[in-house]
Amino acid sequence: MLNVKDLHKKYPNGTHALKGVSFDVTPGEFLVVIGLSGSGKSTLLRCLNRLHEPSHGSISFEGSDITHIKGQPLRNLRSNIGMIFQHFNLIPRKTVMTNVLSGTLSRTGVFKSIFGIFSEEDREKAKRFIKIVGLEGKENQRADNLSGGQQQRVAIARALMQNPKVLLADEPVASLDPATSHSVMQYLKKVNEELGVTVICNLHFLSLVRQYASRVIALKGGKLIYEGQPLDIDENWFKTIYGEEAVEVTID
Ligand SMILES: Nc1ncnc2c1ncn2[C@@H]1O[C@H](COP(=O)(O)OP(=O)(O)OP(=O)(O)O)[C@@H](O)[C@H]1O
Repeated sequence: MLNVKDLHKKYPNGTHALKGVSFDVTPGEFLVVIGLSGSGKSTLLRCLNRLHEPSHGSISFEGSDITHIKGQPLRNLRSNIGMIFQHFNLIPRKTVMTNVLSGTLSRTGVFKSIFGIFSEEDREKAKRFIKIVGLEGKENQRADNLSGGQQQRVAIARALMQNPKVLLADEPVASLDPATSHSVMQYLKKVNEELGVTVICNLHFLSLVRQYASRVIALKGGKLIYEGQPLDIDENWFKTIYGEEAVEVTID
């Protein structure tokens, strides 16, 4: 579904954030990307939906080269590959419903969305996704009145409005407490299993990785150093990925 070959990303300031990363993603996977802070995880995700343009190498999505696409092909790609972020990026003073409906923006157009002109079909669809993320009954609550975990679930529902085939989750639980982190991960897993959306997610805690990932890749200094099953990350691999001094912290 996604084929990444010899991917490099050099930022204008000279930072070489990705140094020849290659891997494939198959439909239906729950792929987790791990690695120390600064290893290139966010850069990698942002190259996949072309928020960043790679400096070298190639990315193909469903057989088409997307490495340098622009204009309409890029807009099509962005609706196929949705994204959620660590800080949710909701419109705080708007309701859950309006936030979720704003996920249709690229199809609806800015004018219609400013005036709240959404079709009945979009509203039904938004209700369905709000229900899938467990927020039924909260449609008319303001986003900034919700807990962090609930806000991230609104962000998931908003991303689903574009019917994405892939959902990128850039450290989706990094701002949340342990119990809430599990809840958000469970909803991501539900979206993966019940809707068949392929998930690619950056995570810091290995205990979450073991519980939710179907496959893991690890980055170190911009290079891919591990690709395999979460349960195969033993003590030795842990130290290789995170360094000799690292101690595993579990999240219950
Ligand atoms: N916009 C940018 N301009 C210049 N350098 C950047 C930019 N974004 C990231 N970097 C640098 O690229 C490297 C990789 O950063 P990236 O954010 O991809 O890592 P990460 O593994 O996601 O880290 P974290 O877990 O802290 O989010 C780091 O050295 C970072 O400082």
